[in-house]
Amino acid sequence: MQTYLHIDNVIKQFGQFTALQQISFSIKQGEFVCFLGPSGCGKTTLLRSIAGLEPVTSGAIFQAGKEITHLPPEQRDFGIVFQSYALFPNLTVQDNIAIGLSNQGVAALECNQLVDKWLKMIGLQSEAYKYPNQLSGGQQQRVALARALALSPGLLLLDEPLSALDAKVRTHLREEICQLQRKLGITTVMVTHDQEEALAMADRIVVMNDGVIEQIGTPQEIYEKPASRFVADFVGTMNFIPTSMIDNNLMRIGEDLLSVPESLQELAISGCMFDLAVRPESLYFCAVEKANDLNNKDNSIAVNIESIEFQGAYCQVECRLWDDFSASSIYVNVPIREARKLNLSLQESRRIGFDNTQLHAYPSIRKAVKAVIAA
Ligand SMILES: Nc1ncnc2c1ncn2[C@@H]1O[C@H](COP(=O)(O)OP(=O)(O)OP(=O)(O)O)[C@@H](O)[C@H]1O
Repeated sequence: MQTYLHIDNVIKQFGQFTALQQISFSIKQGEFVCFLGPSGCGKTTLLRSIAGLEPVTSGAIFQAGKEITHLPPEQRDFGIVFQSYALFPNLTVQDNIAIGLSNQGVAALECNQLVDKWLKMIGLQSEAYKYPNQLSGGQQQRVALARALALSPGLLLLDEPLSALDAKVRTHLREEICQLQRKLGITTVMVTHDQEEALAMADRIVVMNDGVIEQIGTPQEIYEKPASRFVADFVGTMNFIPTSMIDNNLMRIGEDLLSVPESLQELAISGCMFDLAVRPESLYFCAVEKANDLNNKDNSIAVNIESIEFQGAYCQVECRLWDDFSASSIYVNVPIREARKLNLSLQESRRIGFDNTQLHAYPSIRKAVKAVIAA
């Protein structure tokens, strides 16, 4: 598919502070892309730069093959929705949707037809004569969405549109936005700090940290192949287990020796210390009779169970390395049916094994922390 939006080496400085450092990427026609990152990482600044609401310090932005870097917002082709809805409080729902159209000189009859079409699209026909303060948060955000889309822009910009809504409305509206986006085929960029939202909604996610892009990929790529420790930690839950290489074939976790899985062979330098990163759903409890197997045929590690949290479809079991109580917790997600069979109990010693295909390794940060403390 064709590139619709291209960001080329964009830098944004506020005085001495660099909010965006040489940002480059492209978005394809019809794609739904999320900018995801912690507070202050620069995602809103990037969205505002695309809208022309924030002039960039250097670099260029192209939309539909045309350079728009220095165009004022009113000459750019986008619709925008903010977290705060930003509806006109003194206008009814239908007038809020109509105002952009009449300002653009759309004739009254066509304007009414378009307003009707959008009211239907967002399911608020019976609310047409209400004022914003007579609507729920979710309804107001749907009006804001209709207003942004009524002018048929080429690009839809969504700045944390779901953040102000409660959990249930949020999940519902996120499905509605996705359906609408697919139906219209409109290229969409959404800013969010909510990783679950980004994973559920986006075709591709741009993960940002401190003004730089850490990774761009599909939700599955970001989740399964995090390009950096930051991404691994920020998206989903990840266990980081201190590990050291003994030789080409053996690695040590706590007091347990394990064979080195194929995916970590390139790290097999003796003495090398790293953190083995593994998601809670890629760990499992070994059968109880193997708990004292000194040969460790299961390639597993001994842990102590610290807490068991019921989560509905699964149990989240918090463990600690059996012989290293200073190590951080290791979380294991156990599907509920399996949990019933395992009969786990608190303070019990068990062994946990890994799904070897879902392992990652990142440089250990423990050493650095120790060095800082020592200094
Ligand atoms: N007008 C401004 N003047 C000075 N610094 C600014 C300005 N706008 C943003 N910044 C700084 O730029 C950095 C990025 O801000 P930005 O709002 O883009 O972050 P964000 O990732 O969207 O965070 P949040 O989720 O909290 O909105 C922050 O450190 C912020 O303090």
